[in-house]
Amino acid sequence: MTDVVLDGVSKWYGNVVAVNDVTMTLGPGVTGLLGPNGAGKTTVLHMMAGFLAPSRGAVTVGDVPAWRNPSVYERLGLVSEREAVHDFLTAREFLEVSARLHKLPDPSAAAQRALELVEMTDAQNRRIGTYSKGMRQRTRVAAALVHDPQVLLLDEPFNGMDPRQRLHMMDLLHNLGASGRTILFSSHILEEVEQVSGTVQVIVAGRLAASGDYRAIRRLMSNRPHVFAVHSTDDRRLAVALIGQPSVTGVEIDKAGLTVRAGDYGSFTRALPKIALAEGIRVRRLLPSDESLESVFSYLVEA
Ligand SMILES: Nc1ncnc2c1ncn2[C@@H]1O[C@H](COP(=O)(O)OP(=O)(O)OP(=O)(O)O)[C@@H](O)[C@H]1O
Repeated sequence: MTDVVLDGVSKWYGNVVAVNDVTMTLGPGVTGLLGPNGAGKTTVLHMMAGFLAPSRGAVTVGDVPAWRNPSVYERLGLVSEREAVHDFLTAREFLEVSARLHKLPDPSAAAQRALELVEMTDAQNRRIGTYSKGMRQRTRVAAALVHDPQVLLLDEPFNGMDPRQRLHMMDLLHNLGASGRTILFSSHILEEVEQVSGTVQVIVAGRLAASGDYRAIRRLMSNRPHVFAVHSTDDRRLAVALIGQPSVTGVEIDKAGLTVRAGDYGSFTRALPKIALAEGIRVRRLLPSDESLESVFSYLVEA
């Protein structure tokens, strides 16, 4: 079992603070590192992989510092976000080269084992240039697994994949986590994290905004205040009826129509149809107007 631990870690590039006093522990299983673009996810992964030194604090992998520590490279694999793979090689050749770079005693056996793990044995003798995006990505995952590391870090592994390829990759991560490895993948898409991992670390503007069980964080997100645009057959009368509702914290009418602020999503969306029915008003449209990921993240940071 290999834990990855960040203890009071900050990283700055000149004046830019990319990671700000982050403490987290990753254990076996799959964890999602969720955050909007520029939040500091790549910087966190690169510090864990020993590619970057923290400016402050400590990053350890299995109790030893990650930075400049060759023993960490033996225990850890990184699938970076953008990385060229040589199109003229076959997956088999690429894997054997990767195994030799790790100075493994039997590169051929290691390549075979890694290709089996990602289910790429059938296509292993075709050139990588002929592969789909999903197959290329699986080949890169295999290369990161060739030395059988306990820890696997993946930076935005689902980017550019179609739904079927995504499902395949999700399955793969799930199986790797179930085998006792410590898996961390970054994403800026909530649903991706929801489907793959029960544990999530949310990072916003370099800070850890939330951490722990996905469902608890999801609840926190859906319990936050919501703003809705409502169009009905009688907005003015609906506004009067809504203001008396405990789930409603504010109503506003202007030229654009009726805007309602609600304390939480569930109780408002349940109450609205009943009120409209009782008043004889038809609701034509109900649109959440603050659903951007950024607004969800900034709510978490303020919470
Ligand atoms: N080498 C660098 N020099 C200066 N600033 C940097 C450098 N690398 C990253 N940054 C800055 O640090 C912050 C965090 O970047 P990082 O790439 O870690 O975020 P991210 O969450 O991975 O974003 P993305 O998903 O867009 O890659 C950003 O403001 C970025 O501009």
